Amino acid sequence: MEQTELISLAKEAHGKAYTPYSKFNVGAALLMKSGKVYLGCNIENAAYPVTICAERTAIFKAISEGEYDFDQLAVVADTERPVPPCGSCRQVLSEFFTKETLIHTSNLTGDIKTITMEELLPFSFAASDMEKNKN
Ligand SMILES: O=c1ccn([C@H]2C[C@H](O)[C@@H](CO)O2)c(=O)[nH]1
Ligand SMILES: [Zn+2]
Repeated sequence: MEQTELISLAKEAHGKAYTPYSKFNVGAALLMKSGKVYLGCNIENAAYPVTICAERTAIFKAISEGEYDFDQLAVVADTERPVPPCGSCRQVLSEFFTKETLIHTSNLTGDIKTITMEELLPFSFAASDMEKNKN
């Protein structure tokens, strides 16, 4: 699948966002190695902090179906520059993606910035950092 096709799927998810508070829609499309695509949108809540981002909605959908073979992720929002995923999402994505996994960040005007997981979250905390504390 082309990255442009994955980005258009992320735009579809962008249209499904539940954002009565911020009115800021985000869409994500997560391509699996199998070719299957999981879509995600941000889902807000009257208790603001329990809001979930589009990126985490998509990856949690895949994981809850038992699927871990991630290929690429596209994220879209109506931003000036391609939308940068938030810190919480970066940490969650880094738990499951390899350092080489590609993330296509984009906006509605067609600007695209493709980066690797390692570029999105360098020097990230990982399970291996806890090894020294094991008994
Ligand atoms: O990468 C991002 C950044 C923000 N949001 C959502 C969370 C909230 O609903 C709104 C404003 O922060 O955008 C995402 O879904 N993904
Ligand atoms: Zn986020």
